[in-house]
Amino acid sequence: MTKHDDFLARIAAQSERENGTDTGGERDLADRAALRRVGSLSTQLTDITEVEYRDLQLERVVLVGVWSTGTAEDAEASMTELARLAETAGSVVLESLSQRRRNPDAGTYIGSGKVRELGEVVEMTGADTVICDGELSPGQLRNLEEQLKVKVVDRTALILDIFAQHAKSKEGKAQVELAQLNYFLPRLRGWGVALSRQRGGRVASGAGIGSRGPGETKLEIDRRRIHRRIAQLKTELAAMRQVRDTKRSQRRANAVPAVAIAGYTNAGKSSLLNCLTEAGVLVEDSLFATLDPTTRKTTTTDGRLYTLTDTVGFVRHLPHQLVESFRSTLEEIADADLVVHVIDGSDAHPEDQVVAVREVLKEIDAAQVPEIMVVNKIDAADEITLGRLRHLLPQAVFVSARTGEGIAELRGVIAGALPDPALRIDVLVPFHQGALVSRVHAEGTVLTEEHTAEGTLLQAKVYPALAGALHDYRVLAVNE
Ligand SMILES: Nc1nc2c(ncn2[C@@H]2O[C@H](COP(=O)(O)OP(=O)(O)OP(=O)(O)O)[C@@H](O)[C@H]2O)c(=O)[nH]1
Ligand SMILES: [Mg+2]
Repeated sequence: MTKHDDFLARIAAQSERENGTDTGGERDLADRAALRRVGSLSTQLTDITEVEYRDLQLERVVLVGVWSTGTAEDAEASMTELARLAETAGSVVLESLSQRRRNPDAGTYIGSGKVRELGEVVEMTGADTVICDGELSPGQLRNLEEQLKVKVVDRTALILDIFAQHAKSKEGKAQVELAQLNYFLPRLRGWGVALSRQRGGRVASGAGIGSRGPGETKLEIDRRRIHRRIAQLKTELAAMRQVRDTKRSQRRANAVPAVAIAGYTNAGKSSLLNCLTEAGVLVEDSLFATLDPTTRKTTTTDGRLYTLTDTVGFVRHLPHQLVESFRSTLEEIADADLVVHVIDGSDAHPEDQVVAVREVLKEIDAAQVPEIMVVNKIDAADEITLGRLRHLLPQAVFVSARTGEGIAELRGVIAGALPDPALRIDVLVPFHQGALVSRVHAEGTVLTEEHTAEGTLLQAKVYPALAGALHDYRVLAVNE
């Protein structure tokens, strides 16, 4: 069973199980799969029967891009990243082509002459898939496929596929599925064509939207099924979001400052979290290794508690469907007191990554959160790039999560940038309230401690919640 079939089967099974309505489910799927495989009939039948869930079993791929702005080097960097993404998704890149054009062709993305050339490359290399560097319209994808006779996917579908492969938690999986469905919905093959053809006759004869029944095409059934699944996923995500919100507001109530680690994918965000907190989070030389945020408590060198959250990485043109569905996860960043923006110093163009990350931060309303720039991987970076970055980002901290260089300095910079809501208290805690003394030690900073006949005399800095609990035991400080 291909991933495509599997994906459809999952949706069908789910909607039937949960809604108790059979829309032709299994039989439908089998029919569709059968039709898909009758190669000689496919041109005739595709536009009304084939659902365009992309089967992204990408094996042997040819990449193609349109280079419309920027330098040749930028264009090359973009194609290199596309290759990296393709490999992360599990494919072998056979060839990479790009065309210089003012704008992508409205019909075929690259120019029609280039399509022929690309066709030759596909044939020569024996590729089974072409990946385009952009988000293509359903029409562009279909035209290219018809002319090239191989599967054509765009960058957005590729990134969605990587996310689908990497999603682990229930929330992550639901978020990715929602993004995929929103991407696929307008790309149900032949959607426009099939409907207008079918509706044409009926509208002309006085019927219209809402009056279709028995003549309904499979495509519409698929579409309804997807809509239902989207609604269901949204409900599930809303419930999970509540849990996340509650956790976050608990942290807020305890006035523990929150720091979010954000940055380009593979910049070393998880490595930094591990380095700063011994979190043991998965670190991988792979794009989008982290999808689920991990939060760990840690303390500054002067003993103040704060949380550090590792988040999903960003990429140039992060598909908006993903930004939308990952919104609750990304709110961890927008809601933080401080963003640690990690930059991969060993990348050829870290500046471009910074621009891409800032764009996403803006999109998720996190642009106003105070930010510390951290250039990571200085052990592997070349001096020229580092020099450029030092000049460009004079405030940045330069570190290596691998060697530990600069980490102590980073801790200091984080500590300095954290809000300090702690209150100075002077209390005399009776012995029977020993638990409160323990809490001051655990949650606050003890300045002086003295055991007297009446209890423990403490001078300390604590967060407001604990200060409230100690309210009854306040004493006037000698020097006040
Ligand atoms: N040389 C070097 N490699 C590093 C350093 N920090 C991280 N890496 C490597 O960079 C790769 C990515 O690290 P991660 O910590 O997984 O990066 P990430 O930003 O969490 O990546 P995603 O979760 O995929 O977005 C891994 O192979 C790490 O070993 C560093 O300071 N120096
Ligand atoms: Mg990570």
